[in-house]
Amino acid sequence: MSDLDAAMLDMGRRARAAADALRATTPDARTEALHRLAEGLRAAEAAILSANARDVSRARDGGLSEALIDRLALTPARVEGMAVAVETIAAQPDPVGGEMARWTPANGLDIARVRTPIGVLAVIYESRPNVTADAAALCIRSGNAAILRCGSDCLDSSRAIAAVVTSALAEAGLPADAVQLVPVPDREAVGAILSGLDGAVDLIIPRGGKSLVARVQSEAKAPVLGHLEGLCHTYLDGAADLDVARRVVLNAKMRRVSVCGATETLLVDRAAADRLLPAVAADLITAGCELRGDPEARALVPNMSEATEADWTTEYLAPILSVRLVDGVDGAVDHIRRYGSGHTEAIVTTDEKAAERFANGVDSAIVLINASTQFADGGEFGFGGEIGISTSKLHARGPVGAEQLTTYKYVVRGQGQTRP
Ligand SMILES: NC(=O)C1=CN([C@@H]2O[C@H](COP(=O)(O)OP(=O)(O)OC[C@H]3O[C@@H](n4cnc5c(N)ncnc54)[C@H](OP(=O)(O)O)[C@@H]3O)[C@@H](O)[C@H]2O)C=CC1
Ligand SMILES: N[C@@H](CCC(=O)OP(=O)(O)O)C(=O)O
Repeated sequence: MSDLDAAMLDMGRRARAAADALRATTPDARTEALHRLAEGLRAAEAAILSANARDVSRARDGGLSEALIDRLALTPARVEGMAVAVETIAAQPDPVGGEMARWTPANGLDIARVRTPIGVLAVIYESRPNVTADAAALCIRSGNAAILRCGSDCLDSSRAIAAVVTSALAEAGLPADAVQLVPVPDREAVGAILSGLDGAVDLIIPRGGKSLVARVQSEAKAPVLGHLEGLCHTYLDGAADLDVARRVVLNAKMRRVSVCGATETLLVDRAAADRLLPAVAADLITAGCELRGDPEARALVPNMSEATEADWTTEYLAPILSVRLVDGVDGAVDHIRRYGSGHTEAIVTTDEKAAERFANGVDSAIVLINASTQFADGGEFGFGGEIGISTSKLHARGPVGAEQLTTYKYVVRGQGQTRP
């Protein structure tokens, strides 16, 4: 066994012990840890920014694209944003022990379904340092122990943030091993996590693109809650309001092109394409977006290049948008079923029936009506932060906050009943 495998197994054992210890902690202690974490992030701003500067400089030297540098880079405002997210999570109701339902069947037993932590969560995520703080905070709020494996480009920043997490846990009297960061960039550690660390990992949460997906699918030995690529669509229905369509599409594509909730394909109802597409396309082109369309779309917008089959399956994470004309809601739903990744889709329409048909027909984690796909975000949903956007069908879908990181058990109270 390699030294790294042995270290990972030890991390798993310590995480399991911490998860057991966390079950005995109070909501107040967890809230206290979150407040200490928020204060600690502010106090450690200089150390976090200087670690981040090292990460950014290494990433630039290694040729990382500017969109990915934007994800990686921290500023004083972004550190403050992390602290505020942790405070928002601290202010949320603690989900652990919450009663989801309670009833008494004919046998007279008092049955309660009660929220419990899942146990040990292993989160593998991209080089975005705020995820280290968000994931740590959500795991603390939900009483789970966490093993965090950040993207290799943000290791220095994440180490600085994880040091603050460890201190906050200790100051609040919680086990310091409740949140552990894998301290090395080797991908061998990802393999170890996927092996389940000798049964220590209850749930693997992979957050990333195709290469990670492929590895998780072939190697994972513990349950997986996938937070995978966002091939998101916006559909302009024949009954769309033009002003709303222009605002929503521009934001869905261009607000931040590198996030998983960015729209990658625009679908337009053939019946109204000549009314809608030229102005929507002009806004995008002015904002610096490259358009790739099918022949009918290109006939309406001269400076649009030709889309190939590969464009319908590509998550650009860049200022590029594929455009296709479809036959109404049914055509849009067919396209999304065939090419979507189950993340987020939007319809723009003034026709409530069309909106309802779209919402029922599309089976993605999030369906928006007359709003931008970029709202796919735990903070925007009021969760304070997010582990990510679950693209799995079980056990949680869409933005995953503290409540979604719990499972449940039944607590059954009797008065000496025996079963006949
Ligand atoms: N649904 C959601 O919530 C989210 C989805 N995403 C998706 O993530 C993708 C973009 O992120 P990107 O930075 O490219 O993510 P990557 O998939 O490249 O990286 C994510 C993490 O997976 C690791 N990883 C990737 N491939 C492998 C492999 N073969 N073996 C072991 N570890 C691996 C990376 O490690 P290393 O650093 O060593 O490469 C990193 O820790 C997009 O598809 C986006 O939609 C992003 C954020 C949230
Ligand atoms: N949902 C959040 C983050 C999305 C996300 O994680 O994107 P990214 O890590 O940049 O691919 C947001 O929209 O800011």
